[in-house]
Amino acid sequence: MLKLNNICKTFNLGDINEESIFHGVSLEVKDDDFICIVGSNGAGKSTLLNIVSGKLGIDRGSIILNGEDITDQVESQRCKKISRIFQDPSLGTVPSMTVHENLSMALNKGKKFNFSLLIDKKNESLFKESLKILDLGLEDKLEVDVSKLSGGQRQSLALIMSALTDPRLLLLDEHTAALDPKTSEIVMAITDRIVKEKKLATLMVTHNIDHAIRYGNRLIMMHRGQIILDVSGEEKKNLTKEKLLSLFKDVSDRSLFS
Ligand SMILES: Nc1ncnc2c1ncn2[C@@H]1O[C@H](COP(=O)(O)OP(=O)(O)OP(=O)(O)O)[C@@H](O)[C@H]1O
Repeated sequence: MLKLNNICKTFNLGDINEESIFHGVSLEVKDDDFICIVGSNGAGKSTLLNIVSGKLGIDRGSIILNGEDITDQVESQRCKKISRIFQDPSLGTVPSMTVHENLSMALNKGKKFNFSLLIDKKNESLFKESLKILDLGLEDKLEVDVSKLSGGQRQSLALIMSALTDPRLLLLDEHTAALDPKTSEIVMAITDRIVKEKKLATLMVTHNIDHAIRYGNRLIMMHRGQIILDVSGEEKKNLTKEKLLSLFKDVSDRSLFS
């Protein structure tokens, strides 16, 4: 479904701050892949998501989504096909707008802005049905401003919003990192349910090793702009925290000398 072919990316080319991050990274994501992405700070995890979402362009290589070459498409052209949720709950929703308005905005993503679309009540039952699966009572808060919701409720709303237009790919960038442990568990369980129900191919960056082990069918580890580990199937199911940490030590030690 998604193919990254030989991606090269250098920041601040020709500048004193020049930093070459990717030198020919390739990755193939299948339709039913839920991939957890782990790795050290500065490994390039968010940059990878920025490249897939179109927030950042690349210097060389190509990006193919369901057979379509999207390499030269900007973020706004990709946003109907690719949804993204960030660490900061306020980035995925508009706090000054109501739950209903946020959902209307998400449903009309990619369409020309028209205020009447935001207040159109015809999708109310669709919104209520979608919110019900969260089991957070948000279906009774359609007219409440999002700024009045908790961080967990906002991230859950962002998840519903991101799946509303049936994207082909979901990008989760440490989307539970700003939540307390209990809420983070709830949001992860909701994430897993939505990913499975909507059959979304998903790339999830996380520093939470427990989540990386428990969720998804595949795990990749990044280090210094390289994918140094890619496990799936039984191998992923059998991963333990200790095994993953020791694999990380092995492969990062090896990459220091390669
Ligand atoms: N827009 C940018 N301009 C310049 N350098 C950047 C930019 N974005 C990322 N970088 C650099 O690229 C490298 C990788 O950053 P990135 O944010 O992708 O790492 P990460 O793996 O997500 O790290 P963390 O786990 O700490 O969030 C870092 O050295 C960072 O400073």
